[in-house]
Amino acid sequence: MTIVRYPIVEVFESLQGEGTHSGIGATFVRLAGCNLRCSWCDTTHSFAVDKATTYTTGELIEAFSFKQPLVVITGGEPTLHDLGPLVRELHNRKKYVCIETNGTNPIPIEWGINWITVSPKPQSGYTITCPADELKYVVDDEFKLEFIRFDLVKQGRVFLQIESGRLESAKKAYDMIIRNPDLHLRLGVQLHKVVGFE
Ligand SMILES: C[S@@+](CC[C@H](N)C(=O)[O-])C[C@H]1O[C@@H](n2cnc3c(N)ncnc32)[C@H](O)[C@@H]1O
Ligand SMILES: Nc1nc2[nH]cc(C(=O)O)c2c(=O)[nH]1
Ligand code: SF4
Ligand SMILES: [Mg+2]
Repeated sequence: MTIVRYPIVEVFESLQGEGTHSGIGATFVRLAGCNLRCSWCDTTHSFAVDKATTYTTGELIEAFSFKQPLVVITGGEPTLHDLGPLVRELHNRKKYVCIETNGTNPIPIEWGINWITVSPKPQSGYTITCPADELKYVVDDEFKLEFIRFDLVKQGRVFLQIESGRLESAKKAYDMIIRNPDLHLRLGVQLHKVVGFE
């Protein structure tokens, strides 16, 4: 059996700044590489796989302490990598494992991820090919309510996330929520950008 090596951009501790678990202490694992190029992506530094240092699961666990209750696997697009071995080891350490994905790849049930955040993208026609616990749409100028897949998640688990630093996006999201009370939409604010942490 081949041992999986993960191209790592960064591993850091912070508070989960987005979605349902906002405010909880987390270790973030940011993997390199992405299959999309969103015009407003705030993480373009994560695209280059060749520049990233690769770690096996064992090396990752040894190099970083994973003290926080949550682990958020993100990127880049983390579903481009076989996450099974990493998630298994994090479960051995009693971690609650979350993933941030653009939804364009399947997520094998065997990986056993505890919480799947899908943020569908205009570049992929808002395709969703994996299960989702919450949906997080970035409200850009093109975003419309018709794009939202309410059928995939429980009521109250759709976030309209403000495109960072854009007041027009905040206003548009606010209006959509207030004008559509039956949809149980939630505003998504990137806590870390407001407060100024990683
Ligand atoms: C950088 S992405 C990495 C994970 C995955 N590739 C994805 O897009 O979901 C993490 C989260 O940041 C969001 N995001 C990226 N750029 C943003 C921006 N300028 N404003 C608000 N959210 C943004 C994405 O939609 C996603 O929910
Ligand atoms: N604090 C903090 N919370 C986050 N939640 C999702 C993030 C991401 O980039 O995927 C992120 C991030 O970059 N920082
Ligand atoms: S899918 Fe995620 S990481 Fe990739 S470009 Fe879009 S926001 Fe950035
Ligand atoms: Mg981020």
